[in-house]
Amino acid sequence: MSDTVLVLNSGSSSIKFGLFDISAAEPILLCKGLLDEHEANPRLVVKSPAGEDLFATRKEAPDADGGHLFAEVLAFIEERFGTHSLRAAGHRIVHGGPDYSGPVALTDEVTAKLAALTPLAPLHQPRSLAPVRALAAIRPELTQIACFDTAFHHGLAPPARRFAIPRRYEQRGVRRYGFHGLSFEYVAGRLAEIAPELVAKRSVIAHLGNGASLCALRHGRSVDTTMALTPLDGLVMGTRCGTIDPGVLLYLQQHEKMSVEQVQHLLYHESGLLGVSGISADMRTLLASGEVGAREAVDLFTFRAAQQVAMMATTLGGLDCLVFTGGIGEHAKEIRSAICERLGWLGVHIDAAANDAARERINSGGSAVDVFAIPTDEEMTIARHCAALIRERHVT
Ligand SMILES: Nc1ncnc2c1ncn2[C@@H]1O[C@H](COP(=O)(O)OP(=O)(O)O)[C@@H](O)[C@H]1O
Ligand SMILES: CC(=O)OP(=O)(O)O
Ligand SMILES: [Mg+2]
Repeated sequence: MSDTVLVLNSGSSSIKFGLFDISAAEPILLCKGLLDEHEANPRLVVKSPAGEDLFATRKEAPDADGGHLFAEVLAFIEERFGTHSLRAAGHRIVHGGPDYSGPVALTDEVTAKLAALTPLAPLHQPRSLAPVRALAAIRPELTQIACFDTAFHHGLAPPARRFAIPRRYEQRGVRRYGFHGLSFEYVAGRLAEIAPELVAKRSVIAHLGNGASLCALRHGRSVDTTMALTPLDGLVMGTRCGTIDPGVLLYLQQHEKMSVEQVQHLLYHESGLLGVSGISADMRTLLASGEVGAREAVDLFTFRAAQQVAMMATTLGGLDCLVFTGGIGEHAKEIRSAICERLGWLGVHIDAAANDAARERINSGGSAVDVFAIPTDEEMTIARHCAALIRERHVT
């Protein structure tokens, strides 16, 4: 009987999942899907690795305790892959705080510790932990494993990880943690396969999705990143502001008389592409729109992204390689070319035909910097970590 793990990736807009066979050295995807408990009509879609529809269901109303779609996923897995044995569920948990530098089995104590980090990732942490609780309720015997967005950046050192505030706050954990680590880890691994000669060089990976951040890497390790204590810092995002003068927050509270909750909502849910365009948080909608607001929002997005690539290049002492990934980075050729155009002075030049065709390598022959578009796979990173933990420590 083969062993499997069920991987759940709770992002800011939906829950993706994948079932992996972990019997071999490298996990093999058996099926994948989307689980949306948060809409008025919760839905579940399961596809084959090639993308063919296997199963879909839609409910009339959200479930009060939010668990029924998970029960349907487990029932589907049992019916379709009954010959496999489900060893664990692996979860993407956005914030691991100062304590977790790698995956960990989820006990009640660990889950409570992670829930206490909610103020540092209010958009994500509750959504990451909801599936843990839902699965624990319907399958208390199932081992659950947390894999953290922050873990890949655990080795960040000062000055990159330090804020210029009194040192006592740093001792209490107020510092740069960084996120999207499961994506950066996957893409760094792919890059090492595609261009092993670049591993020792100065690389920046741009994860541009609904949330967006940059990671500066050397020898496959994160040495700087644009997100910080929370996933609010850095790039302009779908609904998040990215880097902002902290005085704006004081002004909103003191002069606009906004509460802490109102400021939090403004910065996480109403800002970014949505706030600037007044139209949408979705890059596809903005690129298709002829409105001035849409054009200005896209322009701010690419301007800030290019500025911060240069910032990461400063940490690295130069730039040899730039990789685009995430929903926008993989699919929006206009965004890749606009960012690269602003980085021409750093020696970044792309080949228009390669960029239009979204080939893996998109730099022109004369470019000083190697440029790639590489699809990410956070679920695969989680499956690998779960398989390793199960093998090494016999956690199930
Ligand atoms: N073909 C496309 N062209 C432009 N943008 C795209 C395309 N496909 C997806 N996107 C954008 O990718 C973003 C979502 O990225 P994704 O990485 O899937 O998000 P999440 O952070 O929820 O995982 C959205 O802004 C969406 O508009
Ligand atoms: C950390 C983060 O921003 O994640 P996502 O892109 O899934 O919202
Ligand atoms: Mg994502």
